[in-house]
Amino acid sequence: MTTDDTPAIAAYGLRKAYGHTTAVEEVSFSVPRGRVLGLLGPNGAGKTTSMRMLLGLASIDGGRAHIHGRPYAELDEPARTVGAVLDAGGLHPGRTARQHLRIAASMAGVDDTGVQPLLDDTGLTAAADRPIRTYSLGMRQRVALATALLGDPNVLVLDEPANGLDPAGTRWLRDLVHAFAARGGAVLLSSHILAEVAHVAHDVVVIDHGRVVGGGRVDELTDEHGGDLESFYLRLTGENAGVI
Ligand SMILES: Nc1ncnc2c1ncn2[C@@H]1O[C@H](COP(=O)(O)OP(=O)(O)OP(=O)(O)O)[C@@H](O)[C@H]1O
Repeated sequence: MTTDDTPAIAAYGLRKAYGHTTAVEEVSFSVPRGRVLGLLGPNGAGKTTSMRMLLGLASIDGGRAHIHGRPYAELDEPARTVGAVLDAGGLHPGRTARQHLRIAASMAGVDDTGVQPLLDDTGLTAAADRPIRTYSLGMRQRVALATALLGDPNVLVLDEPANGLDPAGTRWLRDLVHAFAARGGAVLLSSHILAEVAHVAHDVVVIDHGRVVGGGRVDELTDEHGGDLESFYLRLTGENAGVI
């Protein structure tokens, strides 16, 4: 049953192994409506795997992953509930952004009248009828973000959404995420750019070697750690720096 207290996004003791590699072990976090949670951690820490489990894209070996109190697969209207950016490299290179968004709208069962406004909002209108193979990384990232927003979701799961964005794009993304949360949406985003996370997220969870090693409210953590998240983050993960 969903109550007002049910988190929009929740992981309860998530566990995932690939062969002998434990990717995620006992990972728990939650994101209430109206909040932005930053998922931090070194390369290979388990951030993407946790997000993939939330979105039903990776099987779960232990624990539970819920959106509004239910596994993703049990949502009534997943495309209208959750928008995700996982891999901007997964776009078809021969399609234009407009074609990509129209096809994504059709697959999600949503009206494609939203495509042009999204192209405008993401600054892609001038390039909308060029093949995606001619796009820069930041432009592909904008297409991925536009796709995530197509169904007017109330939950966003964004893996490295600022990757490749220029300063104007980063500002635009920050404003978008803030406005989304201010309307009651919940956002889970991963990033390696700690200063950006400090600007955009209300709370953070730090994962290392598949386990949660710390977290808290960004305003409290930055106050406690001399004004930025870096010393907090490095204290938790610094000794283990390097790819797992
Ligand atoms: N499909 C897969 N098959 C085998 N191992 C995998 C697979 N996906 C992830 N892993 C392993 O699981 C661990 C966690 O990877 P994951 O991609 O979740 O990390 P991450 O925190 O997102 O890293 P990054 O910051 O580099 O994107 C790593 O050891 C990785 O090699």
